[in-house]
Amino acid sequence: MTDSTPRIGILGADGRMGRAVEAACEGRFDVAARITLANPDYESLSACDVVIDFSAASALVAALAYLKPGTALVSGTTGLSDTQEAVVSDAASRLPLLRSGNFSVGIAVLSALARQATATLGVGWDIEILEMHHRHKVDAPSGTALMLGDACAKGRDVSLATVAVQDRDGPRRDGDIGFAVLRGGGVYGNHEVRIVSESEMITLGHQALNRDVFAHGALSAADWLIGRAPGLYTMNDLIKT
Ligand SMILES: NC(=O)C1=CN([C@@H]2O[C@H](COP(=O)(O)OP(=O)(O)OC[C@H]3O[C@@H](n4cnc5c(N)ncnc54)[C@H](OP(=O)(O)O)[C@@H]3O)[C@@H](O)[C@H]2O)C=CC1
Ligand SMILES: O=C(O)C1=N[C@H](C(=O)O)C[C@H](O)C1
Repeated sequence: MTDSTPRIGILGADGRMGRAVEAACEGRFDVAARITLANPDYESLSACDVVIDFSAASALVAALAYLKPGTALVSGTTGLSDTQEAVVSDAASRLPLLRSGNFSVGIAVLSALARQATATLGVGWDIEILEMHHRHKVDAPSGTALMLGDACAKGRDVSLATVAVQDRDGPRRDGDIGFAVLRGGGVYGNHEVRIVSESEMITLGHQALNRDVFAHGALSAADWLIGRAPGLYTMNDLIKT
C-alpha cells in the first residue's frame, strides 16, 4: 500500500458480499472502515475516499449522514422502499453515487439486449422475467429482475410500475410484465427474460457463476467513481467510458 492507495469503507463487511469485496480489495484498496451490525462504527466512514455498500436498506440510509461531501459511494443493496429510494437519490446532490442492482458486465449487456428486443418486437409478444437466488435472499423480485423489467418497459415506452405483475393470481393481461421468483440452495443469481408470441419464444439469460463477479464489478466502479462530480451514475456510465 502507498499513500495514494484509495481508502475504502465496506458497509455490510461481514455479509456474503462484504466478505467477497474485502478479499478482492487485496493490493488495490486500503480497507479503512468495516461497518457491521455488531460494530456499526459509521464515524469511521468519514476517513474514506470511497464506500462500498452491500448491506441492508436501513444501513445504507443511516450511513449517508456520515459521508463527507465528495466521498464516492458505490451501492449494490437492493429492496429499498420508495421512501428510502428517494433519500438515497437525494444524496447524489453532494456525493458521486453509483448504484446498480447488479455489478456484472453480463447483466448490463443483457439489459441492453432486452430493451432492444422489446422495442423491436412491439405488441403481440408477452414478457416474463424469471429469477432464482440462494435460500437466504431477503428481497423479491431481485433488484436485477426489476432492472431487466425496467429495460423491457423502456423498450415499449411504458412505465414499469403500470405494467409489473409481481404476484399473479389471475389471468395475464395484454402488456403485463410478469415476474417469477425461485429461492433455494446456494444459487448466486440466475435471470431470464422470456419474450413469447403464439408461435415462438425468445429466452435471454444470465447466470452468475460466483460472487466475485459482483465484488470485482463494484471495485471497478469504485476506481472509476473516485474524484467524479456529485451525481447519480450507473454501470452504463462506467461501461461506455
Ligand atoms: N448489486 C449487486 O451486484 C449485488 C447486490 N446484492 C445485494 O447486496 C445486499 C447484501 O447481500 P448479501 O451480502 O448477500 O447479504 P448478507 O445478509 O450476507 O449481508 C448483509 C450484511 O449487512 C449487515 N447489516 C444489516 N444491517 C446492518 C446495519 N444496520 N449496519 C451494519 N451492517 C448491517 C448484515 O448483518 P447480519 O448478518 O448480522 O444481519 C450482513 O452481515 C442485498 O441487498 C443483495 O440483494 C448482492 C449481491 C450482488
Ligand atoms: O442477493 C443476492 O445474492 C443478489 N442480489 C442482487 C439482486 O437483487 O439482483 C444481484 C445478484 O443477483 C445477487
